[in-house]
Amino acid sequence: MVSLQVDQVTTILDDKELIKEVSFTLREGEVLALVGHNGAGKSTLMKTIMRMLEKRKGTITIQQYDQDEQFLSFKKHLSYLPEEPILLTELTVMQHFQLYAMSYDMDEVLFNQRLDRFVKGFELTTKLQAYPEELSKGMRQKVQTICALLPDVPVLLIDEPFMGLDIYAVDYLLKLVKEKVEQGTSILLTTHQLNQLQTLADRFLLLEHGQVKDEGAIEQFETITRGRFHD
Ligand SMILES: Nc1ncnc2c1ncn2[C@@H]1O[C@H](COP(=O)(O)OP(=O)(O)OP(=O)(O)O)[C@@H](O)[C@H]1O
Repeated sequence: MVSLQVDQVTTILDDKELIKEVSFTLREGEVLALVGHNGAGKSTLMKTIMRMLEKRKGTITIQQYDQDEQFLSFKKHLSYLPEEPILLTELTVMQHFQLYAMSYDMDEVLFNQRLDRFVKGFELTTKLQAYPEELSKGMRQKVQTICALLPDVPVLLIDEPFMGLDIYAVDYLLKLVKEKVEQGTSILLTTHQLNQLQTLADRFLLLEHGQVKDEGAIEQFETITRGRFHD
């Protein structure tokens, strides 16, 4: 089953076409790596799927929900881990988690169980009553990561998730992401770390100047990159 369908999407900002007629599909339980040089448009594409940036053309659907026609339902089926944590200065760590649980109508028992597990796993047990500014950069990233992973949604967008995390947190995040995939979640992922691509992704989509330059099985991408490094 197709979870996410992006069809002929164009995003224009300040008269610049940052995304140009991009199309791809993401199937249930599939991990698609969005790859490309700095500035290729990876984050912009994710923000367009979130509708944090308005697309100029094209359609985006999650399952049967169209981004233009049924945005609230569309959004409830989508979760996002941004490149930089976006936390609210006046809410404690625990309040961020509660806000996410409410936004996604999470069952209370499930929320408490999952939160307990994630908070221990990411070593944040003593930080639940802290405000974001009392946290280190890595801790803020962990809070944002937990927020994104709390709800069960069919589509998860993950932008550079490993930057700034210690090796224990990276291992733990990999484990959680693999669990999500086994449960059928589809993931669109960007990372510049080739080893993480190899362990996680099934396919790749190569963006260049906002356009799809190439796509295929992840093994093919490894061959392409090896070829480039040897040039
Ligand atoms: N708010 C904005 N206003 C104008 N241009 C922007 C804005 N955000 C991004 N851009 C431009 O869009 C292009 C794509 O940026 P984007 O952040 O999507 O790249 P990326 O592939 O995610 O790069 P990186 O690998 O460095 O994270 C760049 O040329 C960038 O300068």
